[in-house]
Amino acid sequence: MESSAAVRSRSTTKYYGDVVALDGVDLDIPLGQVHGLVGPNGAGKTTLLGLLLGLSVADRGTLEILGSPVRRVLGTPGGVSGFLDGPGLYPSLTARQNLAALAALRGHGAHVTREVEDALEQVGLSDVADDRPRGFSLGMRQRLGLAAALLARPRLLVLDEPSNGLDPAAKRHIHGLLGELAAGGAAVVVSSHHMDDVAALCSEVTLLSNGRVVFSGPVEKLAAESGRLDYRVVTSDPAVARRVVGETPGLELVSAPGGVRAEDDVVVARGPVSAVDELVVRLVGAGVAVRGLGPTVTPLEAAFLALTESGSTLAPLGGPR
Ligand SMILES: Nc1ncnc2c1ncn2[C@@H]1O[C@H](COP(=O)(O)OP(=O)(O)OP(=O)(O)O)[C@@H](O)[C@H]1O
Repeated sequence: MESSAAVRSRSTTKYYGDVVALDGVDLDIPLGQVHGLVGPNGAGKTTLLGLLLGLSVADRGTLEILGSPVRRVLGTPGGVSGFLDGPGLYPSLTARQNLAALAALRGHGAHVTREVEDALEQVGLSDVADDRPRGFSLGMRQRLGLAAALLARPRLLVLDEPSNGLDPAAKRHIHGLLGELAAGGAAVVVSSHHMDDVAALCSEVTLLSNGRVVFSGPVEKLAAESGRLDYRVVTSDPAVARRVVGETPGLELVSAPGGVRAEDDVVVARGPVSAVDELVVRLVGAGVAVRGLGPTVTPLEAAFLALTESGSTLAPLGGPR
């Protein structure tokens, strides 16, 4: 029977010398979804993607990809494609020649021309197919790399920061393409530092911190972990607003908010949304007009900060804490 799991990882552990890059990672990624991998710098995202692509091997644990156990040898497992740190391209060949060379290497048969043209069209590069990638922008190189990965018709597509360098229209196009792949039954695993991209693209997300999984599940469930958010409140009378925030049960006045530019007319209040509702009622009752109100970061970003503690402490470079 064919497995419906794209990735099944149990206690996967990876060391680089003394550094524990992955520390007992348990992870299940089913086919048919775009799965986001997020976490602070050095959390282990690239290391995990490298294991999925067969670019390195785990030191401990078991890893199954597309239903088959990964052996402790290097090499991309069958049915998997993707790239880390930007795609490997031949700078002196045109975009079309790059793809044709790859297709030939992979032993594509008589339909190679059609497949190359389809891949170029899918990523929106047909118009520049005869240009060389050395003149391409970062976003164009990313798209050509994606075309190369698509040529392999992957059942598991692994991409490191695929939205890097893409303008908003290209990003939308590529997100749509990845969504279609997942709808067609493939699994797409993407790493990202951009929570808005994750929210737009992924149905499920895994949050890594210090080489460990601190959350894995639906994106909405992660957003719900945000708890108390900071709200930026713009009013007609900030002095009174500060006092009212202090008097509202469940709310706390944030005097030095992170990520919010200091503005005289802005007050930042921390608490649950029910307390913020009460604040608005009290402000209006006190004759203070509320001109603007909203969280300082999205619920997804807030959950990320809360679960990784990145909001207060930067992980030291070079190794997990
Ligand atoms: N080749 C390597 N040699 C030694 N240490 C490494 C190597 N690759 C990664 N590490 C270490 O392993 C840990 C995890 O790194 P990794 O690159 O997987 O994190 P990441 O989540 O992808 O980070 P970033 O968001 O900055 O790309 C870090 O402490 C890093 O310094």
